[in-house]
Amino acid sequence: MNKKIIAIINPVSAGGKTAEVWPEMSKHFKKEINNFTEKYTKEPGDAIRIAKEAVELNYDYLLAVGGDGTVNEIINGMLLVKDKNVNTKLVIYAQGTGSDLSRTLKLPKRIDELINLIKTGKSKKIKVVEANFVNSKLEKEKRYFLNIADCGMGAEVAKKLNENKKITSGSLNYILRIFQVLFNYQNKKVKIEADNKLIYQGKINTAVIAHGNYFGGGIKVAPEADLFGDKLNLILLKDFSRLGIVLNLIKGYKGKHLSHPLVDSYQVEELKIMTKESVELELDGESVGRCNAKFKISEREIDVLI
Ligand SMILES: Nc1ncnc2c1ncn2[C@@H]1O[C@H](COP(=O)(O)OP(=O)(O)OP(=O)(O)O)[C@@H](O)[C@H]1O
Repeated sequence: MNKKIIAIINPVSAGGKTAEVWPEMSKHFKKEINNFTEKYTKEPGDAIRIAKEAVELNYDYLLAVGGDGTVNEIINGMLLVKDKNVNTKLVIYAQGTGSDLSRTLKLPKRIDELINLIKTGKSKKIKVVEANFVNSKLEKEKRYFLNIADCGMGAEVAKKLNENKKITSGSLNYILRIFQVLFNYQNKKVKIEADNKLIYQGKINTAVIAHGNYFGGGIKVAPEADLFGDKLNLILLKDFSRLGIVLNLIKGYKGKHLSHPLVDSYQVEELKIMTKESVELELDGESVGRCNAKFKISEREIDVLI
């Protein structure tokens, strides 16, 4: 194959397992693809810089080797290139703790299948979601995401996961952290406007802003969200008690929670979450700052191999 491909590897993803397994995996790619370059990230934010450079150098494919956070940094780097039509296509090789975006996209887990996908070059464009919020340095920030953002308890869980070493490489990490956060968590008072109308005022456990379907390492929180569509699916987990969250968690993994009276689902074009309380915000599993925040589907797109 004569396409130019660069892999960006996050060695600390999946609790560090990626650093161990990638050297062996990389041999398969190098055997099948002549023009194959690889770059390891050295610190958070590195994938943003490497991805921007890869687009500027006209790589045909950018292979993300890591979890949702790595993919998030990569798309943000790709979109730093102002040209609306980025020619570099994104390939995702899920090696994360949760890897919820790949779960929505049903991407191949086997290397031979992924290499075949690269050879076919079959891709689909996904509009990214633009989030405007206040970051942890209390500065205004704009950042894109592909999969899901949330304000509230879900974001506190993401923060705990980001701050602490992963206990295992899989979804069990999320379950353990959910119980840890739930123990002390107080629901938050918010006001939510969607498409310029006030749609909710009151307490929430979590407000989920979904483009993809899964978060939290396999919770099908937004079964009706469409990653290829033009709408955001807002899922409000309202004033749930702690016990209520625990009892409905299994339903959540199956995507069967929408009929619960404390769950609302809205299809919207843009929305604004306002609060006087300190409410955590996460995008694609990355703890990035606080709500108040605004969200909308952007005109910018990422071409993803699928
Ligand atoms: N070399 C590095 N050293 C330390 N941190 C890094 C490095 N490269 C990237 N990071 C950070 O690692 C974090 C976790 O990455 P990522 O989300 O891809 O893995 P994960 O948490 O295991 O997967 P998931 O988000 O799917 O659960 C990100 O916040 C990213 O900024």
